[in-house]
Amino acid sequence: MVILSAPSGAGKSSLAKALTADARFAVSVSHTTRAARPGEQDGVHYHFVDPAAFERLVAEGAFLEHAQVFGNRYGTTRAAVESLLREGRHVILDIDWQGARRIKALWPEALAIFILPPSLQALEARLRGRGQDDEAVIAQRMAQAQAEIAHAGEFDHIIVNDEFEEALADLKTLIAEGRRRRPLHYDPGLIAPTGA
Ligand SMILES: Nc1ncnc2c1ncn2[C@@H]1O[C@H](COP(=O)(O)OP(=O)(O)OP(=O)(O)O)[C@@H](O)[C@H]1O
Ligand SMILES: Nc1nc2c(ncn2[C@@H]2O[C@H](COP(=O)(O)O)[C@@H](O)[C@H]2O)c(=O)[nH]1
Repeated sequence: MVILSAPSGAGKSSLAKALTADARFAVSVSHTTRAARPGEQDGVHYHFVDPAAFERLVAEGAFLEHAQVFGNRYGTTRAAVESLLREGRHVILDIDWQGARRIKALWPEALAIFILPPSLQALEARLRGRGQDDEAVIAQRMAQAQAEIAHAGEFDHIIVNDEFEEALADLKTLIAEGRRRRPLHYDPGLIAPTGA
């Protein structure tokens, strides 16, 4: 279990995707109430649901963790993680610091890594360069960035994603070292039921 968190635009999704070039790794597909961006596919990038459906899943205890981020709700279902574990894959969670804190409480063995941008200017340039969010969304995410970065110290490791290939190499090294210390194999039965 590898948790990747970062302020929006720092590059965690790009790093997570690059890791999945190794078929042993897979990114858990979260549920969200956010609208799909152009090119995003339901069931691939997220399970896109309306607020009522999300609330039903909360009530059913379907989520290992869920949080409100940038005015939308996001959550990791037990089913999403279990299906990957059953396939024998190493699970990557691309989640915010609130979710990371919850998953670490459930699985202290999970490797939690915080991705930092080289600067706030670079972060803003990346959000704009991605070309998928309007000005209001970019302003909201930049306004939250420093508050999110304040949680970086809660993570096992911090990687600065300046040169992408270097950051990816650092990430692979940390995962390999983590695996030597603690194999990334978990019994799905260990997943504790939780509604929060
Ligand atoms: N090292 C890098 N140098 C320059 N651009 C980068 C680097 N890493 C990622 N990017 C670019 O920055 C943009 C944001 O990356 P990405 O979508 O992976 O961020 P994110 O942290 O997952 O954001 P979000 O939390 O909003 O999903 C993308 O256009 C990506 O191609
Ligand atoms: N706590 C959780 N946070 C999640 C989950 N899925 C994504 N996220 C985080 O939300 C923000 C915004 O994502 P975006 O796709 O709208 O840019 C980002 O920090 C993600 O890591 C989740 O299941 N739980």
